[in-house]
Amino acid sequence: MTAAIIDGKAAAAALRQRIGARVGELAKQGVTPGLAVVLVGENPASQVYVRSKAKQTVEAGMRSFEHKLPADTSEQDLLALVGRLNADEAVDGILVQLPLPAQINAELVLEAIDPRKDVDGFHPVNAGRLASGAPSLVPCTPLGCLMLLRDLKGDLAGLEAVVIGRSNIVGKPMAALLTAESCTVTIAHSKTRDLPAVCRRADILVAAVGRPGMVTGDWVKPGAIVLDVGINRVSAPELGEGKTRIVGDVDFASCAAVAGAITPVPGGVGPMTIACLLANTLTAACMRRGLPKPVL
Ligand SMILES: NC(=O)C1=CN([C@@H]2O[C@H](COP(=O)(O)OP(=O)(O)OC[C@H]3O[C@@H](n4cnc5c(N)ncnc54)[C@H](OP(=O)(O)O)[C@@H]3O)[C@@H](O)[C@H]2O)C=CC1
Ligand SMILES: Nc1nc(=O)c2c([nH]1)NC[C@@H]1CN(c3ccc(C(=O)N[C@@H](CCC(=O)O)C(=O)O)cc3)C=[N+]21
Repeated sequence: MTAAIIDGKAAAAALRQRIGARVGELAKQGVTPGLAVVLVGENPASQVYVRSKAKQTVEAGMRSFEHKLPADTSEQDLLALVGRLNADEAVDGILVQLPLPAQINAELVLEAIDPRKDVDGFHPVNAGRLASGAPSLVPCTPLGCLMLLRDLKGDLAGLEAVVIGRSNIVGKPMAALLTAESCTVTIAHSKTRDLPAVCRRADILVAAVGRPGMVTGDWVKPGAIVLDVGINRVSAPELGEGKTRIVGDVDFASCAAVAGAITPVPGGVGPMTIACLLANTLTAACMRRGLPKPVL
């Protein structure tokens, strides 16, 4: 079998189009959603993401507020900024780019964000709501994965899902969403015994590990859907001296020969993450004003 390649870039563009249309309707009611992105330090990869978030926010008709702070910013100063953004009526969504420098306790900062403006869905209130099945702001990467799965498959009830990775930002919320879709969910991690055998049970296999090319074709059940969340920068001497490229956690060639459908890296889950950030900003803007949650 040769897998269908899931075009995350196209799906994200289509989602942004729908968001833009809804933002246009809100504008007639005098509402313009606003997203504040906070970047501490000069991590070059983070700078690229923050720039593309800001650009796409504006293209969707929303307001973008960028806050760039020096790498030696104190925890207290960052908490003060979050406090001001919480109080700012023009700001509907707040994203503090991770990772944060060592002198700052990230947990404390994420908990300081007003849960109604928590467009990353990382606040414990939103994590708790997701776990209990209550309406919440859902982390962007798992939300993007779920949208791709629904596009592909419609009803997911009864399917076997295996999520490799148990982080609070990807693995755990992904498993919670798949559970809510009535999948039978297994969460695998670094202590899992015989990971290849666990993965071979999966109709839906999500890799969120951070290890380039770890999942190989012999781990994949024929016809399965493989979602590759991994973003790993590796050296690429074939592109020239000192060049790098990004690869996923999935060995694309061997897995595509077995899977039914597979996301590439780049162009798979990554673009959906950013589009879902815009979707969450729109959702937050509506919910905060007592307007119905947009159906995107
Ligand atoms: N596409 C996108 O939009 C996004 C991509 N990412 C990417 O996704 C990947 C995962 O991110 P994140 O969840 O933050 O990473 P974390 O490092 O927080 O979590 C990694 C998880 O993988 C598990 N793991 C590590 N090694 C193995 C192994 N050998 N076998 C099985 N499991 C293993 C860890 O297990 P344990 O808990 O036991 O340590 C952990 O649960 C990264 O490549 C990251 O860059 C992240 C966010 C967004
Ligand atoms: N508070 C916070 N929220 C996040 O959501 C968050 C974060 N911090 N820190 C870093 C990770 C990583 N992340 C990505 C988003 C988009 C792509 C993406 O669009 N990737 C493109 C291209 C990437 C490239 O070419 O470099 C692709 O996969 O096609 C990747 C990774 C969000 N994260």
